Amino acid sequence: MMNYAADDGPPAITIRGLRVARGAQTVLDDFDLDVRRGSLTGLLGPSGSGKSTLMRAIVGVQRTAGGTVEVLGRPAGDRELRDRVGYVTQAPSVYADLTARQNLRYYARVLGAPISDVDRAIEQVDLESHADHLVGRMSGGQRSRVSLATALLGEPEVLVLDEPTVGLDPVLRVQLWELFHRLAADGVTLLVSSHVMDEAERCERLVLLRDGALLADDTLPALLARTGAADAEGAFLELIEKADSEVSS
Ligand SMILES: Nc1ncnc2c1ncn2[C@@H]1O[C@H](COP(=O)(O)OP(=O)(O)OP(=O)(O)O)[C@@H](O)[C@H]1O
Repeated sequence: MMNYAADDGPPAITIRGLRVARGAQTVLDDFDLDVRRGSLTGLLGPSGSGKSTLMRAIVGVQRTAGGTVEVLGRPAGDRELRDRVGYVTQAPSVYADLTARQNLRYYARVLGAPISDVDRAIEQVDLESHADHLVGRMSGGQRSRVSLATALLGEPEVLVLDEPTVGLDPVLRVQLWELFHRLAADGVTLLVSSHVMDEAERCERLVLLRDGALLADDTLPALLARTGAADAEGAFLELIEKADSEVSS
C-alpha cells in the first residue's frame, strides 16, 4: 500500500504498528504510515474514522497502546521537536481577549521565534486588516486563521493541520491551499485533514482512513486509475465498497 520512493530520503513521519484506544474503543490498530519530507498529504475519512487521533499521535499528545511514531527521526512529542512541528487543532487555540497580533507575539515568545515572524505569519494567512482586532470579536474563519498563523511561527519543518479550512469561504480556502503548496515547495511537510473531498484534489498524496484502518495511501491519479472513478469522492466510495465486500465474502 505504501508508495514511498526509496530515493526520497528518510520520511518526515514514520508510523509502525500504532495502536490507540480511546475509552473502550480501539481507534487505530496496527497502523503503518510513511509521510515523505516536503510532501502535502491529505488525510481524509468520515467523521470518527480516526483522523484527529492519528494527528494527535503524530504530535505526541495522544496516549498510545503500542507501536512507534517517529517525526524527523525523533519519537513523537520529543522535546527536540517542540519548535520543529506545528500543530493546529480543530478548536482554535488562541486567546479571545487578545488581538491577533498580541496572540502571535505571545506565541513567538513562548516558541523563541523571532518577532519578525509575527508580521510574516499574519501576511501568510491574509489577516493584515484584522491583525489588531480582538480574537473574541472575530468570525470563526478569522479565528482559525489566527490559530494557523501561530503554527507558522518559527518556520516549522512539519505542519499537522486538523481541518484548517473549515468555515472558510471558497476564496480563502483556495488561498490557504496555495499557501500549503508554497510551504511544501519550500520543503515543509504538511499533513492536512479534511472532510471535503474536493480539497483532496489539491493534495499530492491522499491517505484515506475508515474506522481507523488505512483504506488507501496514494496519489489522486493512481486512486482514480485503480478504482475507475471520476473524482476523489467516487474513488473513496469505491474503495469502501470493495473493503466491505472483502469483509463479507
Ligand atoms: N476524548 C475521547 N474519548 C473517547 N473516545 C474518543 C475521544 N475523542 C474521540 N474519540 C473516539 O475516537 C474515534 C476517532 O475520533 P477522531 O476524532 O480521531 O475522528 P475524526 O476522523 O477526526 O473525526 P471528525 O472528522 O469528526 O473530527 C471516534 O469513534 C470517537 O468517538
